[in-house]
Amino acid sequence: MIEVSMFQLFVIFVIILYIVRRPRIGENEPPLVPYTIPILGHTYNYLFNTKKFIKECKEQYGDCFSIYIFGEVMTILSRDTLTEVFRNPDNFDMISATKETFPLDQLLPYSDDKPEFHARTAREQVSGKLDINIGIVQKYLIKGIENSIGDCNEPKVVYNAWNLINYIIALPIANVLVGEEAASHEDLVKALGDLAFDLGPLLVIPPILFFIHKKLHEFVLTIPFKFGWSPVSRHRDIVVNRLRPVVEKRLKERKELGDNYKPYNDLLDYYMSRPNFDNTKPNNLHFHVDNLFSISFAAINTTSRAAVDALYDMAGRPEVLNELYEEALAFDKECNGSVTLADVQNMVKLDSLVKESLRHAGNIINLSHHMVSKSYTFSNGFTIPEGRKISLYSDDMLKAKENFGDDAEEFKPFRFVNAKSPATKVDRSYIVFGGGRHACPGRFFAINETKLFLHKVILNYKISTKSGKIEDKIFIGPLTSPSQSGLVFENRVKNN
Ligand code: HEM
Repeated sequence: MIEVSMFQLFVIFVIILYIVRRPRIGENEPPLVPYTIPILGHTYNYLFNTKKFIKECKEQYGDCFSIYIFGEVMTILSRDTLTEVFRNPDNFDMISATKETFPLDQLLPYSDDKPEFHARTAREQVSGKLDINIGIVQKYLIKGIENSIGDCNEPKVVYNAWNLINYIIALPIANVLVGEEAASHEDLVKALGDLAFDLGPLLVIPPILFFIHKKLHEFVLTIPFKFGWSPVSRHRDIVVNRLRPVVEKRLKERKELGDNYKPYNDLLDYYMSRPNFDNTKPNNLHFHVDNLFSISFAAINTTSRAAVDALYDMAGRPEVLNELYEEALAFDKECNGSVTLADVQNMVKLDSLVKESLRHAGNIINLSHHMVSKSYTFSNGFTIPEGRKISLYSDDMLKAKENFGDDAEEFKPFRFVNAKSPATKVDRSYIVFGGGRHACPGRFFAINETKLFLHKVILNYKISTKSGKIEDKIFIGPLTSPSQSGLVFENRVKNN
């Protein structure tokens, strides 16, 4: 009898894998960058040497090329080909590409509302109501700063600043989403704020099981869900429990007041006015809470990231902070401590700093999409087949000399002061909020909350890095995370 050792089995498995997963490139496709190690392809360089590797690929193969990672071909797009993705939303789908590594529908199983619903909600109910809600945002930013940073008579050093800032940013957002009564509960604010931190790691787990089969990654990731555990369940329980009494109270008010009921300006009240709101149905509140989670996931972590990056960018540059302090003081004097939305929008130096900071977020490649038509031919003549995953070489686009000048690579905090190009403005090259039909609908809220947060912090504290240097971000594969080096807060009033 022939005996087969484990090693022989492994070799047979690898050979089959090699044959099955071999990249097949059709005619007229963007060039596939050559690689030496079969099966692994460019995976190592993609994960551990992204910046240099992708830059060299672009120099050699142009704006549009393919690499072979995790057992599949991925086409990397920059400049004109990147712009085409935003201009042709019917051909490129981000949701399906995201779901491969991040099973959002299984994490939020109660809601079957479509992404368009959340986009409209963010645009109309969150960004669209910012002028009404700016007072709430201001009130809770001040409260969050007092509670979380507080008195820094003695310099206070914060190491994981993103966590701290995330709670401050989450507080006003929670108030805007569910109203002041429900958001008075700290556990609810934490549940909404921490959601993305708890789910975020799923997004950055390298999908090594893709080497065997695409579906295997999702299958393994979601095994715990099948046994009733998911990273969302704990958060959902907290939010449902806190919202239930508020919902019942509002339903009672609606019944008693009839046409005289004065709607609250929060998202919860909007959900309650939808025809599919029915508190008598089991799990109906769970349905709306999962919708709330979709918005919180998109809103909180992203905004706090913008805020903490900008803080580090200022902290490493004392001369910039001084200039921003002068601007902040002038606005503060004029409005006696209570700024309006127009004031926030008119803080041009702060706006420029935030925009420059977002431009330097440092993510090399992101916003993967699937090409979902039969085939797609770019204006440069290259064609990609149905199902091809594409990713955007964002860092290259955001540092394009044609759009930002010869010094595009430099961090120039006041680059946009006279450019009539606010941080919310999406254009061909400034793609931090995506572009086209799906451009981020929450960006007006995000930028204004970030600016208002920074305005209050700049007025209250001198901020510096513990090292006295400009701190670098941390690379996680092609993506970045804020620095975790010490950030020092010192009371301003006393030290000036
Ligand atoms: C600085 C903070 C933020 C950044 C950097 C950011 C970035 C982005 C990006 C890159 C996209 C994809 C756009 C595309 O596909 O072209 C997006 C989509 C989206 N964002 Fe934001 N976002 C931020 C804040 C917010 C906030 C505060 C909200 C909610 C109030 C929000 C809600 C959404 C929604 C609902 C979408 C999906 C839009 C669609 O598919 O049509 N975002 N965001």
